[in-house]
Amino acid sequence: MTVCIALTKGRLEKQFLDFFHSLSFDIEPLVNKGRKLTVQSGPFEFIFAKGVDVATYVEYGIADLGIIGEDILLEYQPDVFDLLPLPFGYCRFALAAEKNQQPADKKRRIASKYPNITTAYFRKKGESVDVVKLEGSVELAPILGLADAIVDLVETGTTLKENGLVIYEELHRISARCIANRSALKIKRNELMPIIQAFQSKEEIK
Ligand SMILES: Nc1ncnc2c1ncn2[C@@H]1O[C@H](COP(=O)(O)OP(=O)(O)OP(=O)(O)O)[C@@H](O)[C@H]1O
Ligand SMILES: O=P(O)(O)OC[C@H]1O[C@H](OP(=O)(O)OP(=O)(O)O)[C@H](O)[C@@H]1O
Repeated sequence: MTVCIALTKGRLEKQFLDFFHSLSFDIEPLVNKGRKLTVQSGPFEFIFAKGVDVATYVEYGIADLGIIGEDILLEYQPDVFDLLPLPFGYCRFALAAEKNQQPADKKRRIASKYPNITTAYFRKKGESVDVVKLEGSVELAPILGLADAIVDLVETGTTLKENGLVIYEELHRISARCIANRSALKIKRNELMPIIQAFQSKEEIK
Protein backbone atom coordinates (compact mmCIF):
# COMPACT_ATOMS: atom_id res chain seq x y z
CA MET A 1 0.00 0.00 0.00
CA THR A 2 1.34 3.44 -0.91
CA VAL A 3 1.90 5.88 1.94
CA CYS A 4 0.87 9.44 1.12
CA ILE A 5 2.87 12.19 2.84
CA ALA A 6 1.77 15.83 2.58
CA LEU A 7 4.66 18.30 2.72
CA THR A 8 4.48 21.99 3.53
CA LYS A 9 5.91 23.84 0.53
CA GLY A 10 8.56 26.52 1.01
CA ARG A 11 10.96 26.68 3.93
CA LEU A 12 9.90 23.41 5.57
CA GLU A 13 10.15 21.51 2.27
CA LYS A 14 13.91 22.02 1.91
CA GLN A 15 14.53 21.21 5.57
CA PHE A 16 12.39 18.07 5.36
CA LEU A 17 14.30 16.85 2.29
CA ASP A 18 17.63 17.24 4.13
CA PHE A 19 16.14 15.37 7.11
CA PHE A 20 14.66 12.60 4.92
CA HIS A 21 17.98 12.25 3.08
CA SER A 22 19.83 11.97 6.42
CA LEU A 23 17.60 8.96 7.17
CA SER A 24 18.86 7.32 3.92
CA PHE A 25 15.57 7.71 2.01
CA ASP A 26 15.83 8.46 -1.72
CA ILE A 27 14.99 12.12 -2.30
CA GLU A 28 16.13 12.37 -5.93
CA PRO A 29 12.56 12.34 -7.42
CA LEU A 30 11.60 15.10 -4.95
CA VAL A 31 14.57 17.31 -5.68
CA ASN A 32 13.92 17.11 -9.42
CA LYS A 33 10.13 17.49 -9.30
CA GLY A 34 9.98 20.83 -11.12
CA ARG A 35 6.53 22.40 -10.62
CA LYS A 36 4.76 19.05 -10.05
CA LEU A 37 2.62 18.99 -6.90
CA THR A 38 2.50 15.20 -6.53
CA VAL A 39 5.53 12.93 -6.79
CA GLN A 40 5.75 9.16 -6.55
CA SER A 41 8.98 7.92 -4.96
CA GLY A 42 9.26 4.22 -4.14
CA PRO A 43 6.49 3.32 -1.68
CA PHE A 44 5.65 6.98 -1.08
CA GLU A 45 3.42 9.50 -2.76
CA PHE A 46 4.33 13.05 -1.78
CA ILE A 47 1.96 15.96 -2.14
CA PHE A 48 3.06 19.58 -1.79
CA ALA A 49 0.72 22.15 -0.24
CA LYS A 50 0.57 25.20 2.01
CA GLY A 51 0.77 24.37 5.72
CA VAL A 52 -2.89 24.82 6.57
CA ASP A 53 -3.87 22.71 3.55
CA VAL A 54 -1.46 19.95 4.66
CA ALA A 55 -3.59 19.73 7.82
CA THR A 56 -6.77 19.54 5.72
CA TYR A 57 -5.43 16.76 3.45
CA VAL A 58 -4.38 14.75 6.51
CA GLU A 59 -7.63 15.41 8.39
CA TYR A 60 -9.68 14.19 5.41
CA GLY A 61 -7.49 11.09 4.94
CA ILE A 62 -6.13 12.04 1.52
CA ALA A 63 -2.66 12.05 3.07
CA ASP A 64 -1.64 9.56 5.76
CA LEU A 65 1.14 11.73 7.22
CA GLY A 66 1.84 15.44 7.11
CA ILE A 67 4.88 17.63 7.76
CA ILE A 68 3.71 20.89 9.20
CA GLY A 69 4.72 23.81 11.42
CA GLU A 70 3.45 23.64 15.00
CA ASP A 71 2.16 27.20 14.49
CA ILE A 72 -0.50 25.84 12.11
CA LEU A 73 -1.59 23.17 14.61
CA LEU A 74 -1.87 25.73 17.43
CA GLU A 75 -3.76 28.24 15.29
CA TYR A 76 -6.19 25.95 13.43
CA GLN A 77 -6.40 22.93 15.77
CA PRO A 78 -7.15 20.42 12.99
CA ASP A 79 -8.57 17.01 13.89
CA VAL A 80 -5.37 15.04 13.27
CA PHE A 81 -3.03 12.95 15.42
CA ASP A 82 -0.02 15.05 16.43
CA LEU A 83 2.63 12.32 16.33
CA LEU A 84 6.00 13.89 17.10
CA PRO A 85 8.28 16.91 16.84
CA LEU A 86 10.82 16.97 14.02
CA PRO A 87 14.33 18.39 14.35
CA PHE A 88 13.89 21.38 12.03
CA GLY A 89 11.64 24.40 11.49
CA TYR A 90 12.76 25.88 14.79
CA CYS A 91 11.41 29.33 15.59
CA ARG A 92 9.36 31.03 18.29
CA PHE A 93 6.31 33.19 18.71
CA ALA A 94 7.01 36.65 20.07
CA LEU A 95 5.17 39.82 20.97
CA ALA A 96 7.10 42.66 19.32
CA ALA A 97 6.70 46.39 18.91
CA GLU A 98 8.69 49.55 18.28
CA LYS A 99 11.47 50.34 20.73
CA ASN A 100 10.65 52.50 23.77
CA GLN A 101 6.91 51.96 23.55
CA GLN A 102 4.98 53.83 26.22
CA PRO A 103 2.40 51.87 28.24
CA ALA A 104 -0.95 52.06 26.41
CA ASP A 105 -3.67 54.30 27.87
CA LYS A 106 -6.33 52.67 25.67
CA LYS A 107 -7.15 49.20 24.29
CA ARG A 108 -4.17 48.00 22.23
CA ARG A 109 -4.47 46.79 18.65
CA ILE A 110 -2.34 43.73 17.83
CA ALA A 111 -1.63 42.53 14.27
CA SER A 112 -0.90 38.89 13.51
CA LYS A 113 -1.18 36.08 10.97
CA TYR A 114 -2.31 34.03 14.00
CA PRO A 115 -5.46 35.64 15.48
CA ASN A 116 -6.44 32.62 17.59
CA ILE A 117 -3.00 32.27 19.21
CA THR A 118 -2.90 36.03 19.79
CA THR A 119 -6.38 36.15 21.32
CA ALA A 120 -5.63 33.19 23.61
CA TYR A 121 -2.34 34.76 24.73
CA PHE A 122 -3.92 38.09 25.73
CA ARG A 123 -6.92 36.38 27.33
CA LYS A 124 -4.52 34.44 29.54
CA LYS A 125 -2.75 37.67 30.47
CA GLY A 126 -6.11 39.27 31.28
CA GLU A 127 -5.64 42.12 28.77
CA SER A 128 -8.45 43.00 26.38
CA VAL A 129 -7.06 43.83 22.90
CA ASP A 130 -8.31 44.19 19.33
CA VAL A 131 -6.68 41.66 17.00
CA VAL A 132 -6.18 42.51 13.30
CA LYS A 133 -5.50 39.58 10.98
CA LEU A 134 -2.78 40.07 8.36
CA GLU A 135 -1.51 37.54 5.79
CA GLY A 136 2.19 38.47 5.84
CA SER A 137 4.80 41.22 6.29
CA VAL A 138 3.25 41.65 9.72
CA GLU A 139 6.19 43.83 10.83
CA LEU A 140 4.74 46.63 8.69
CA ALA A 141 1.76 47.09 11.01
CA PRO A 142 3.47 48.91 13.94
CA ILE A 143 5.70 50.90 11.59
CA LEU A 144 2.73 52.22 9.62
CA GLY A 145 0.51 52.75 12.67
CA LEU A 146 -1.98 49.97 11.91
CA ALA A 147 -1.21 48.25 15.21
CA ASP A 148 0.56 48.90 18.52
CA ALA A 149 2.32 45.54 18.45
CA ILE A 150 2.51 42.22 16.60
CA VAL A 151 2.51 38.53 17.48
CA ASP A 152 4.63 36.75 14.91
CA LEU A 153 7.22 34.05 14.32
CA VAL A 154 10.84 34.97 14.91
CA GLU A 155 13.77 32.84 13.83
CA THR A 156 16.97 34.87 13.46
CA GLY A 157 15.38 38.17 14.54
CA THR A 158 16.64 39.86 11.38
CA THR A 159 13.21 40.95 10.13
CA LEU A 160 12.38 42.58 13.46
CA LYS A 161 15.78 44.26 13.72
CA GLU A 162 15.82 45.62 10.20
CA ASN A 163 12.38 47.12 10.76
CA GLY A 164 13.21 48.74 14.10
CA LEU A 165 11.12 46.38 16.23
CA VAL A 166 12.08 44.62 19.46
CA ILE A 167 10.75 41.59 21.32
CA TYR A 168 8.72 42.42 24.45
CA GLU A 169 7.82 38.86 25.33
CA GLU A 170 8.46 35.36 24.02
CA LEU A 171 5.49 32.99 23.75
CA HIS A 172 6.03 29.39 22.56
CA ARG A 173 9.09 27.81 20.97
CA ILE A 174 8.01 25.68 18.04
CA SER A 175 9.35 23.23 15.46
CA ALA A 176 8.05 21.23 12.53
CA ARG A 177 5.82 18.29 13.51
CA CYS A 178 4.75 15.03 11.93
CA ILE A 179 0.97 14.59 11.97
CA ALA A 180 -1.10 11.58 10.97
CA ASN A 181 -4.62 10.81 9.88
CA ARG A 182 -6.35 9.07 12.79
CA SER A 183 -7.77 6.13 10.76
CA ALA A 184 -4.60 5.65 8.70
CA LEU A 185 -2.70 5.06 11.93
CA LYS A 186 -4.83 1.95 12.47
CA ILE A 187 -5.46 0.78 8.88
CA LYS A 188 -1.91 1.36 7.57
CA ARG A 189 -0.10 0.66 10.82
CA ASN A 190 2.39 -1.78 9.23
CA GLU A 191 3.38 0.69 6.52
CA LEU A 192 3.50 3.76 8.80
CA MET A 193 5.36 2.38 11.81
CA PRO A 194 8.80 2.03 10.12
CA ILE A 195 8.59 5.62 8.85
CA ILE A 196 7.50 6.97 12.23
CA GLN A 197 10.29 5.01 13.94
CA ALA A 198 12.84 6.39 11.48
CA PHE A 199 11.60 9.93 12.19
CA GLN A 200 11.78 9.25 15.94
CA SER A 201 15.36 8.01 15.69
CA LYS A 202 16.47 11.56 14.85
CA GLU A 203 14.00 13.35 17.08
CA GLU A 204 15.66 15.96 19.26
CA ILE A 205 14.27 19.33 20.17
CA LYS A 206 16.61 22.28 20.63
N1 LIG B 1 11.24 32.65 9.97
C1 LIG B 1 10.96 31.38 10.12
N2 LIG B 1 11.90 30.55 10.55
C2 LIG B 1 11.67 29.24 10.68
N3 LIG B 1 10.50 28.67 10.44
C3 LIG B 1 9.54 29.47 10.01
C4 LIG B 1 9.71 30.84 9.83
N4 LIG B 1 8.59 31.37 9.37
C5 LIG B 1 7.74 30.32 9.27
N5 LIG B 1 8.31 29.19 9.67
C6 LIG B 1 7.76 27.83 9.72
O1 LIG B 1 7.68 27.36 8.38
C7 LIG B 1 6.31 27.11 8.03
C8 LIG B 1 6.10 27.52 6.60
O2 LIG B 1 6.39 28.88 6.50
P1 LIG B 1 6.45 29.60 5.10
O3 LIG B 1 6.81 31.02 5.39
O4 LIG B 1 7.30 28.83 4.15
O5 LIG B 1 4.98 29.47 4.56
P2 LIG B 1 3.75 30.41 4.82
O6 LIG B 1 3.73 30.86 6.26
O7 LIG B 1 2.56 29.68 4.31
O8 LIG B 1 4.11 31.67 3.98
P3 LIG B 1 3.94 31.96 2.47
O9 LIG B 1 2.60 32.62 2.37
O10 LIG B 1 5.10 32.89 2.23
O11 LIG B 1 4.03 30.67 1.71
C9 LIG B 1 5.48 27.89 9.06
O12 LIG B 1 4.24 27.28 9.27
C10 LIG B 1 6.36 27.84 10.30
O13 LIG B 1 6.16 26.64 11.01
O1 LIG C 1 13.42 36.16 12.47
P1 LIG C 1 13.56 36.01 11.00
O2 LIG C 1 14.61 35.00 10.63
O3 LIG C 1 13.78 37.32 10.32
O4 LIG C 1 12.21 35.38 10.44
C1 LIG C 1 10.97 35.92 10.81
C2 LIG C 1 10.11 36.25 9.62
O5 LIG C 1 9.85 35.05 8.86
C3 LIG C 1 8.43 34.94 8.70
O6 LIG C 1 8.00 35.65 7.59
P2 LIG C 1 8.06 35.08 6.11
O7 LIG C 1 9.45 35.13 5.60
O8 LIG C 1 7.39 33.74 6.06
O9 LIG C 1 7.23 36.12 5.28
P3 LIG C 1 5.74 36.67 5.52
O10 LIG C 1 5.92 37.89 6.36
O11 LIG C 1 5.26 36.99 4.16
O12 LIG C 1 4.92 35.60 6.21
C4 LIG C 1 7.88 35.60 9.95
O13 LIG C 1 6.52 35.95 9.78
C5 LIG C 1 8.78 36.79 10.12
O14 LIG C 1 8.38 37.89 9.35
